[in-house]
Amino acid sequence: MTDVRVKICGLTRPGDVEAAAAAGAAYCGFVFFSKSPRHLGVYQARDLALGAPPGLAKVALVVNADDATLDAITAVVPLDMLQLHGSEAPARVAAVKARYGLPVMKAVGVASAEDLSVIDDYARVADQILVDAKPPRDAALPGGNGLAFDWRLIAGRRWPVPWMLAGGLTPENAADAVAMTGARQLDVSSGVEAAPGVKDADKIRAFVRAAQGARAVPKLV
Ligand SMILES: O=C(O)c1ccccc1N[C@@H]1O[C@H](COP(=O)(O)O)[C@@H](O)[C@H]1O
Repeated sequence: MTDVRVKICGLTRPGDVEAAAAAGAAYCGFVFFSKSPRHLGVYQARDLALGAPPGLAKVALVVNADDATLDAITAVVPLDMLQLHGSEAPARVAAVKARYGLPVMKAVGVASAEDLSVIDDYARVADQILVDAKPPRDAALPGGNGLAFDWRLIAGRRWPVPWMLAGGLTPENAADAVAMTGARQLDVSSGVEAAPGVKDADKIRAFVRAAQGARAVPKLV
């Protein structure tokens, strides 16, 4: 067993929160993005968040949200972290962190080695980095598309703040993802669903088990 921490994102029902907690997830994610099949209103999210046991960190995922939107979410939903999953610049990440006093995780989309260069800038202002697959040009969603990137791009890479790996993760590939990248945290959404927006408790359990049973292989240089 390893201490890989798992985030189950895009929960929509009380049973999803229970399943994530029972499986041993460290974080649960609530999506506030109207184009997503996982989108929640603030009162729905509040009810789910109130059902989360201590030890399961509650993360709000937003995409280029303005202050009014974030004010509305943070006023109603008890949260432990904000996940910025749009094209927020480093200055905006810093402003959100200062305004809300919550840890901020910035998502960075990766398709090629050049995409990794911005991570250092974000690592100066964000508490965590989420290294996700870059969405296809015509995608409706900037994440949650079930697509992976080439994990060899980040094999053995380290950054000065904690980071999570995301994008196309499943119970079947979670152990390989940890072994190839050395990630200590994984974030999954569509890979543990029965249908878009409908989480599957068996897949959640299998995912956490696979992630925590994985063995990171140190990169040989
Ligand atoms: O899940 C969504 O609907 C979503 C919407 C908008 C931005 C990000 C979204 N999800 C995040 O995308 C990654 C990868 O998801 P997947 O496992 O490939 O489906 C993950 O960080 C989700 O939090």
